[in-house]
Amino acid sequence: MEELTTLYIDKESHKFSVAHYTIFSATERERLHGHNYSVSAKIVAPMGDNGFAADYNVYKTRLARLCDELDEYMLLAGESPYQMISESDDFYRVVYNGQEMLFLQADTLVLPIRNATVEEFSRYLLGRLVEDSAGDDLREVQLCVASGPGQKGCTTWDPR
Ligand SMILES: Nc1nc2c(c(=O)[nH]1)N=C([C@H](O)[C@H](O)COP(=O)(O)OP(=O)(O)OP(=O)(O)O)CN2
Repeated sequence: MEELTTLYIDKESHKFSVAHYTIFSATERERLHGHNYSVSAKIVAPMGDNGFAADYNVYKTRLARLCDELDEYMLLAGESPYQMISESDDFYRVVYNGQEMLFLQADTLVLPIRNATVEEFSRYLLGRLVEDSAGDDLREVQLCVASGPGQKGCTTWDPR
């Protein structure tokens, strides 16, 4: 029977401060606002004979890089069924429920997500972490994104 172990990475430094709005329906969304989102991960890997599974510094570095990529941007959901995003000069032009919004492209990231929610951020970041870890011998990875204390969304990758 393979011996597995679980590594938890929950560093205060793994955070990204961004602006966003959550879309609740075709006609209802939040106003633009921001959060300091925090990111944590659970990694299940085989235990080696020397009592070592996987170097968590490798995953700390990868998570920090992913947080830095998003930090201090306006995040738009590029795959939302309710808003259309196009480029207009230096701006992204967003049309939602008959409203037009312009965001400087230099300040904005359009992510391959359906909504700017903790659950979609966790799905996106998990996909990036699993991609970055493609050569590693992992059994399960869960990544969580919290928008504040006591509220988070998590996504799990389990190829078993
Ligand atoms: N399933 C989800 N529901 C909501 C999300 C989300 O990402 N997934 N996000 C929001 C909003 O971003 C909203 O701004 C969160 O508001 P709130 O909970 O008030 O955030 P606070 O940090 O202010 O928490 P407090 O409990 O008010 O201190 C809404 N829903």
